[in-house]
Amino acid sequence: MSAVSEAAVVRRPLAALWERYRRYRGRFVLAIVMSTVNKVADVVPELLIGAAVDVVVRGSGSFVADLLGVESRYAQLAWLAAINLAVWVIESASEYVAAVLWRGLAQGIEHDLRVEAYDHAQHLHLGWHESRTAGATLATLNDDVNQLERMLDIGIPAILQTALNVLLVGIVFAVASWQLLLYAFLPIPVIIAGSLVFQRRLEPLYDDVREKVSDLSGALSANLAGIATIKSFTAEERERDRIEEVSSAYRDTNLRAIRSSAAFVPLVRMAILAGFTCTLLLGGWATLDGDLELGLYSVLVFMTQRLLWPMTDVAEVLDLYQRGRASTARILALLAEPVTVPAGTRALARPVRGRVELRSVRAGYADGPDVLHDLDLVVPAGETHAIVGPTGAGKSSLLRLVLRFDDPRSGAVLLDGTDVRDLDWDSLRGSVGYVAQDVYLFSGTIADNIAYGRPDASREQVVAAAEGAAVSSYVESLEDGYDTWVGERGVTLSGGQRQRIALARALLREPALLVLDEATSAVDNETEAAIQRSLRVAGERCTTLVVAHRLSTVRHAHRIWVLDDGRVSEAGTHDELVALGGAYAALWSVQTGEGVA
Ligand SMILES: Nc1ncnc2c1ncn2[C@@H]1O[C@H](COP(=O)(O)OP(=O)(O)OP(=O)(O)O)[C@@H](O)[C@H]1O
Repeated sequence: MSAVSEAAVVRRPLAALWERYRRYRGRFVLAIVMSTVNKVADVVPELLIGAAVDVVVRGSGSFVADLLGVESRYAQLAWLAAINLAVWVIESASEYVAAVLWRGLAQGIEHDLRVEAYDHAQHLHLGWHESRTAGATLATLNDDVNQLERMLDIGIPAILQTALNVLLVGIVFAVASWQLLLYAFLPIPVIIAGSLVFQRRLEPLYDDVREKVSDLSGALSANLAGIATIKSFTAEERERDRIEEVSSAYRDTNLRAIRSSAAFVPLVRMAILAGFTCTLLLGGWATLDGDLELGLYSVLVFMTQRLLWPMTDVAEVLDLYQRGRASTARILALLAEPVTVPAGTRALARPVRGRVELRSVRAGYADGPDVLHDLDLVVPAGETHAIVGPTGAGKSSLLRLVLRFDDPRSGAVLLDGTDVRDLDWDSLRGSVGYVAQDVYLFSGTIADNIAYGRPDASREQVVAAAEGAAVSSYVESLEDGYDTWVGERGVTLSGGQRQRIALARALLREPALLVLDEATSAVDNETEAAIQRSLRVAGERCTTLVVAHRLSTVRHAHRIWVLDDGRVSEAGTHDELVALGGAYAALWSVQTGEGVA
C-alpha cells in the first residue's frame, strides 16, 4: 500500500489518537490546568505594572488603595511587590509542573505508540513485509513517531498558550474598554481564517513529505544492506546519484511545504501590526481625552504586545501540527493494517507428533498466479521426507504453508490431523524447528543465538545442540567460545558456519517437526555427512521435512517428493526414484556424474 493511500485511510488522525489513548486523558486535563494556572500567573505582572503606575499617579485614590484599604503609596507599592513575588513563585512552579506533564505525556504516548506499532507490524503477514522496504516501515516506527512527539511536546502546549493568551487578554480588554477590545482583536479573525486556508494547503504537502521520508529511508536501508553488492559492481557513484535523487525529492517536497507555511508569517505580522497600531494610537488619544486611565492605557499597550506577537508562532505550531497529523495518519494506518493470517485457538494434544499433510493445496502470492497446484502430500510422524525439484518449483512456498507464513488459496495444511489455520501459534510454530534459506543471526553471542528459541536452555544443552549441528569444534576454537559476539556488531561468520548455528538453534528446541530449507547448502561434504549423522539421531525423535538441491543430503529420506512447477511429478525412496529413471534419476546422475548410486 502506498504512503499516500495509507495516509488517506485515517481521516481524522488526531481524533483517532484521542480515542485510542483514553488512559492519558486524566494527565492531559491536569496538564491543561497547570498550563492555565501558569498563563494566568504570567499575565498578572503586566496588570501589576498598570497598578503601580496607577498608584504613583492617583495615590490614595488608586485601584490598589480601594482594594486593600491602604493609603500610603509606599505601602501600596510594597503590597504590589509582595503580590508579584507570590505570583512569580506560582508561575515558576506551575511552569515546571506543566512542562513535566506535557513532556511526560508526549514521551508516554510516543513510547506506547511505537511499541504497539512494532508489535502490530510483527504480527502482520510476511507478504506485507515483503511488499515494502524495511526502511519504509522503520520510517513509520521511528521518524513518524518522533514527529508526533514533537507535536505533542511543543505543538499542543503552544496552541494552548496562544488560546489562553487570547482569552485572558480578552477579559482584561473587555473589562477596560470594548472599543479597544475590538481594535486589539481585529487581527485574530484574519489569523484564524488564514490558518484554516493554510492548513488545507499544507495537508497534502505534508502527506507528501512523509511519503518522501519513507522512500528515502527505504532506499538508504536497502543500499546499506546491499553494500557488498554495490562495492562489487563499483556502483557507488550510481547509487550516490540515486540517493541524491531520492533525497532531492524529499528536500524539494519539504521546501514546498516550508515555503507555504512560511508565507503565513508575513500575513500574521501585518494583521498584528494593524491591531497594535490601533491600540497604541486610539488608546493614546482616549487617554489624552481623559476617557482612559493612564495606568490602564499602559497595561493595554503591553497586553496588545503580549496578545499579538506570540501569534507569529501560530505558523510554526501549524507546521508542527500538520507534520504531526501526517505522521499520526501513517502510524495509525499501520496499526489499522489487518492481520490476515490470525492465529487459531486450538491447541494440539501433547506430545506433538509432527505428522504433516497437505490436502489439495493451491497457493500463490498476492494477485499472482498459483505456484502450487492441487498438491497432496503426507509426511507420517517420525519420518524424514525430502522435497526436491528445479529452482522455482515451489519448494520453499510449500514450507511457508507448513509454518503458516501464508495460507493456501484452497485446500488445507494439517499438523497432527488439525488444520494449521485452527491452531494457536504455540501449537504450530512452537512445535516446529525451522532453518530458512537465508539465515538470520541476531546481534548477540553465539550462545544467545543458539538459545534464541529456548532462552532458558543450559550451557550444556546449547553445546549439545551445537554438536548436533557440527559447529561445536569451530565455536570452541574461537577465543571467546560460545560468548563470541556475532550479528551486526560481531564477528563475521562464513555462510556454512551461520547455517550450522541456525541448525543448532532449531535443534535446541527439540521440535516435533524439523523444517530445513537448504539448511546445509553452504557446508562442505564432510561437515554435511556429520550433520546427516546427527540429524538421523534427531530424526528418531521428530518428523523432518527437508528441501535440498544437493541430493546426497536427502538420499536416506523415507520418501522424496519431486516437485515440478508446483506439482508432484514423482515420489518414492531414493532407490525407487533412481530405478524409475525419471527426473530424479536424471538429476542424480548429473550430480554424481556416474549415472546410479
Ligand atoms: N514472496 C514471494 N512473492 C511472490 N512470489 C514468490 C515469492 N516467493 C516465491 N515466489 C514465486 O513462487 C514460485 C516458487 O518459488 P519458491 O521459492 O517456492 O521455489 P523453490 O522451489 O523454493 O525455488 P529455489 O529452489 O530456487 O529456492 C517462483 O515462481 C517464485 O517467483
